[in-house]
Amino acid sequence: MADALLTLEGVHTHIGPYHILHEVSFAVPRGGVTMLLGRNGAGKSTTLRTIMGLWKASLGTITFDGRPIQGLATPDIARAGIAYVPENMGIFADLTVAENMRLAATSGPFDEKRLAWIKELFPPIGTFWDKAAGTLSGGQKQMLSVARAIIEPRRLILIDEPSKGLAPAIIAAMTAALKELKDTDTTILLVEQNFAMASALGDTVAVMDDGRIVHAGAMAELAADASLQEKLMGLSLEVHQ
Ligand SMILES: Nc1ncnc2c1ncn2[C@@H]1O[C@H](COP(=O)(O)OP(=O)(O)OP(=O)(O)O)[C@@H](O)[C@H]1O
Repeated sequence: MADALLTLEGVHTHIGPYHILHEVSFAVPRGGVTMLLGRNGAGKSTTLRTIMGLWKASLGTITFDGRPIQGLATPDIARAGIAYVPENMGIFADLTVAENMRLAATSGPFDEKRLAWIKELFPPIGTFWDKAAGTLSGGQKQMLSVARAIIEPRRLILIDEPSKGLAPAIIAAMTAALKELKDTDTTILLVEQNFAMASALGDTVAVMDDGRIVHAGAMAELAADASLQEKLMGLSLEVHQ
């Protein structure tokens, strides 16, 4: 696809003896938000981990900005411009918010203007700057994990279920922040079960089931088609609101 920033073609992933991803192919268009949907255990997290090189693709090609990355080590994939917010958020509970942010800024001191923008995007980052990250609420930790991923400009951000376990008001705040991030030219690949968030943010969507891509297209089309949702995911996405 000409305007794709990331493309997976025929990707297979094995975890030990288990064959988890089967011929996964989809494209993430430049500058938009691509949703990766599917039931629990469908293979969404494994797909993100395979893109980051945390699991090695046993077959297939992953192309980022025209360059194959499937054989690279994770730090090299990160350096190429991909950030990853894992489901467990990957923050250091014993360190302060400031220290967590400092560790994420790998190329040197903070860009103060960018940090000010992030504090506007996620106010708890500024409010709890000197507090241990472990004392934050679930929503604040999730904000910190996304803030760490964007402290330096990245071309692509992979985010695994940022709404998981959060109250509706916090989900709305997270959705608004990701929308603003999207407006800054950052391409996002987002694993999400919350339909309000998926339909508010998604431009394109890929749906997985049993380690395979079972649907790819426009998010608005899937959002408007309850019977397609039912067919693809076994239940209407609306129940996840
Ligand atoms: N470390 C592992 N060892 C063995 N099997 C694994 C491992 N990690 C994931 N799997 C299996 O791979 C399949 C896909 O899991 P994955 O976590 O990618 O799904 P998911 O779509 O992200 O679901 P969820 O939303 O529940 O995290 C599942 O059957 C899971 O049991």
